[in-house]
Amino acid sequence: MVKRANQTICVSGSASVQVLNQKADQQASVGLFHKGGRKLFNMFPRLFGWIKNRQVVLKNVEMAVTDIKNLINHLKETLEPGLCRGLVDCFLIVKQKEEDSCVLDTHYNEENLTFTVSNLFAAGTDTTAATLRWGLLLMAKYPHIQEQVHEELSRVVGSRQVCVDDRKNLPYTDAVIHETQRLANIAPMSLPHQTSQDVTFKGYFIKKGTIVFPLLTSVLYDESEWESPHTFNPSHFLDKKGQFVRRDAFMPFSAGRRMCLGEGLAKMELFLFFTSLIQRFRFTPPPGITEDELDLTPAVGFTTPPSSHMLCAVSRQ
Ligand code: HEM
Repeated sequence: MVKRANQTICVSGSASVQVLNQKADQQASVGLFHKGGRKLFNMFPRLFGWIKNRQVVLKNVEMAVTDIKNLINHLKETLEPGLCRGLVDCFLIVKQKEEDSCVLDTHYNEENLTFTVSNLFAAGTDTTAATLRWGLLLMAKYPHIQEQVHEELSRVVGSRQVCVDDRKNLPYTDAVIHETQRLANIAPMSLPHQTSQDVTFKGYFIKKGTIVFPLLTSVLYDESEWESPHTFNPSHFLDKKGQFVRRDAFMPFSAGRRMCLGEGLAKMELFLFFTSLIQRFRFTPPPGITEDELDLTPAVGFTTPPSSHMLCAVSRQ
């Protein structure tokens, strides 16, 4: 849907996503995760008043911010400038330097530190966990695919711990993980952006300051890109010889200069967790439920996890 006005716009198609990401350069990513993850409020401010349990949401946000502040305070108290233990230490060291140099107009302040940490938690936990849950559900639903993954893992890795370097020798497994991400489509509307200048895109005039939602669904399920966009088909990422192939329309991390900052970390986590689980367990529906009965309708949310399921993890050892 593209609506011509100084308001919300949803953009379809891979080309659209790319062009908008370039054209609306220096887009201020509208702070979806700012203020501790009040996602829906940021996305549809008028709806927030109708959200049931909104006091609970606000309370949870407040508690999360308090936890993060406590964490930062602890790191501050134990900070040793010569020893950088991670992001918060680096931030605090630069902040101190800027304060010492009397820099006034700085981004290195308490609020930015709190919400940077909060953004990383918000962006980095639910996303990877939801994708992994999709992966296990799909394995339980399609046991023949699960067995092929397990066979490849046994043949290539054996019983030792999988490491990142193994990925290049596991084309089928890699294809299954990519296909899981494609079909799971956990961030269907990506994050909202805002045009920093007037843009004319495919004949549509988009005014400076317009909020733009790149619809990743339109790319991940694009019928001109995928042989069977609505089914779980690892062959989307395999050539005739069974080798892994990258696909330009694989865009679960969005595109452009503000695409997911955690893509590398997320891919590594998904690969290591997924393979380690399949190495050790067989995932099946619970007794009395057939594979066909496992429902792939996603749950409602800003990210789209699978709906709640009970699965059995049967040890392979
Ligand atoms: C399966 C896992 C993940 C998926 C599918 C995913 C997807 C996305 C998407 C679609 C965006 C919006 C990009 C845009 O605005 O155009 C995004 C942004 C972001 N992601 Fe991820 N993400 C994942 C995991 C992670 C992890 C593990 C981290 C870090 C710990 C992370 C950190 C971020 C950050 C910081 C942003 C905002 C980037 C910016 O605005 O410049 N993500 N992610």
